[in-house]
Amino acid sequence: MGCSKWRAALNFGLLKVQSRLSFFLTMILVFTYLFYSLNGYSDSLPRPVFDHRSQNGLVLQDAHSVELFGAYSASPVREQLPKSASPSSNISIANSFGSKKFPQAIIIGVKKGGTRALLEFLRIHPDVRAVGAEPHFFDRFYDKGLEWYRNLMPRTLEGQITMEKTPSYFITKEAPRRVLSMSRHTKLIVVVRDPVTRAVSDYTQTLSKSPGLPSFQNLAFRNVSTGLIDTSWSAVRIGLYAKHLENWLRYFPLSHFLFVSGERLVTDPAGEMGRVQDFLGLKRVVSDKHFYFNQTKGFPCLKKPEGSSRPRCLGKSKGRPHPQIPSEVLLRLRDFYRPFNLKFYQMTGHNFGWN
Ligand SMILES: Nc1ncnc2c1ncn2[C@@H]1O[C@H](COP(=O)(O)OS(=O)(=O)O)[C@@H](OP(=O)(O)O)[C@H]1O
Repeated sequence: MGCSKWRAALNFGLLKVQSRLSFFLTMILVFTYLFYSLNGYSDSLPRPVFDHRSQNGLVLQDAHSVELFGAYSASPVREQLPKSASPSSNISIANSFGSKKFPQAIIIGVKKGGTRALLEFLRIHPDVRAVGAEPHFFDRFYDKGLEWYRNLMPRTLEGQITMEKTPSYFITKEAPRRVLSMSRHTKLIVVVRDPVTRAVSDYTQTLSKSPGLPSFQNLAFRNVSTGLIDTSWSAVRIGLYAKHLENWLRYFPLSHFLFVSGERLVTDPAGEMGRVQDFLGLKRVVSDKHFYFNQTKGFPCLKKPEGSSRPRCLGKSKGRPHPQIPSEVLLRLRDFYRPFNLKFYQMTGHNFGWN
């Protein structure tokens, strides 16, 4: 009897201890949950998300790749970072490689001379880093200031050359003075091409954008019957190379210039690239082995352009067929340019053989 009383008392005590224990355990759980929730550590609670990639991690495709790949999209194409790369670490790594410098060499002209081909050929060189798009700093955006310009430049390591190309600099009156005030050591490259074919190329480009454009001869002549040339038409005016060069020579000595033949850049790209690399003080890395002649395009193309392992030609806007221009119009224009060409040959000490 006494024994069963003891057993009942013991059972009752155990029950009490059990219920207290479970009460305490529940309380610990509740407090732990509340503690983490209030401190914002709970993964189960929704949190605001700020995606750094939308600010810093997206890579914009620049205009040069559009020209190079021949595809055009009105809005910039965005490429996502690889999933494995943490956006913030990518930024700091990218920032720690090299520094942004003003270009030591600029391709200043001429429009439709072959400036894009030259820049893309140069970009294969490991010691050349260049802006893809045309910055137009010394003609259109000068009021944005030199720091804005420098910021457009890619980062370079010790020994690498920074470059850009904007063909309209050659015909911009203020450009030489402005370039000089950035650095009097700037090397200047001018790709020149027969001014008559250059004018037709220029016209072809405008025609592709405005199909209703008057005929070439209507624009080229002030008076068709007298054959008076309209020098106010930019397609004609750009070809007066001697006149534009005179303006540049007021600020820079001739030794700062390299004149690249637009014709030879097509027929002998490696030869012309040899001259360019020497002028820039670069090792002759870009050579015959980098080019092949694409029969369909009718132009030399790159076996391995910068950032790609596949052969590439320039885009459709480079090397497009020209409209047929009456031969007497071309002859008249050739006569018009002759004295300017001869003057240009004298000034540069180089006969480009356009006559
Ligand atoms: N390798 C290669 N591939 C394609 N095109 C080549 C090449 N080398 C030189 N060219 C000639 O470059 C001409 C265009 O010149 P630019 O690049 O200076 O034009 S632009 O001023 O930047 O619009 C372009 O003029 P068009 O033929 O009238 O289209 C070409 O003749």
